[in-house]
Amino acid sequence: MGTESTPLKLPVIDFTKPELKPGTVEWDSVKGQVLQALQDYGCFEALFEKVPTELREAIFEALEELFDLPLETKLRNVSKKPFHGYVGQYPQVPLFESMGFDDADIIEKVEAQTSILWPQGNTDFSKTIQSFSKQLSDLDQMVRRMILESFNLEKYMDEHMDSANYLLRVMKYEGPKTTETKLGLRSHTDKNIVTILHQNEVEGLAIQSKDGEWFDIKPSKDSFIVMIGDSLYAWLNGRLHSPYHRVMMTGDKARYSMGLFSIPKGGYMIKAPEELVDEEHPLLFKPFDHIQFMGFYFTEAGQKAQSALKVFCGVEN
Ligand SMILES: O=C(O)CCC(=O)C(=O)O
Ligand SMILES: [Fe+2]
Repeated sequence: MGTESTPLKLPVIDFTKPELKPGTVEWDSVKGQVLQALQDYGCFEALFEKVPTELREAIFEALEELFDLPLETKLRNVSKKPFHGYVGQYPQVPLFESMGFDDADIIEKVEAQTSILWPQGNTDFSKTIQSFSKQLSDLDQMVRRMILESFNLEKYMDEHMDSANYLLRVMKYEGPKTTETKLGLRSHTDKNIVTILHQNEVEGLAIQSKDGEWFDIKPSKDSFIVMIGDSLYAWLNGRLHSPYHRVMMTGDKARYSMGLFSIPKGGYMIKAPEELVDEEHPLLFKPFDHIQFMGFYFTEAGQKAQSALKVFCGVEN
């Protein structure tokens, strides 16, 4: 795997206008930019002020507090779902640690998980995780609404919006303290619907373009990276791109990042709408349940596959 990559300026899309509501001229203009960026790159940089500066500062403090806990404490946060509880100490990616919060927009759920880490409770921590997730979920919903409108899929809007839960996964990548670049997180596509990433000032995220070139992403301190995952790629019968991405680390400083992941609920069948299947666009994937797909992804065959989605439910065309 090569480590060279070049800077690419992802499209920057402005979601800060107060009049950004469905049906307005502003909405349609942003919608057009969103569609173009997701077709070209599968991701873009979003300016979104609904998460205020104080909350952004608070979340990075919360992350430091969390990852500074003793390892035994962090290990108490186990989850039945792979990659949802504490992940770390992996020999293949020794710099990486992460912790997931299921239903991160719901305070009771966050509090229940927080109390595993801090048995006496930690109200500030829970509130920070929950309000950050809740505010950012508005951006996820705007983007998904714009995508459905762009493909004239309004009749599926309620079903689609109700089909997802939110996971907030927070991450720390230790600085490798060497001159060479070290792998922080290996190349993958996200398996969920939409991912929204935010990070501190330490860079490291790289995205692969459709023609296979790796690009370093240098988001501004206030922006968010919005990215398509495989579930949405499959549901849209391949209309939008879900990009490979990875994290490469250099230097001494730790990189803190977080992702808000909209994830299809278990039992919900992801099936491309008939409007998106025709002679020119034959069905790419058989209907599937996300939990079952994740079950496959974490098997040896799933981890080895170049595209776990294709192996799991791809249609031979
Ligand atoms: O840390 C990042 O910026 C990327 C993390 C990521 O790709 C993931 O959690 O799926
Ligand atoms: Fe990812």
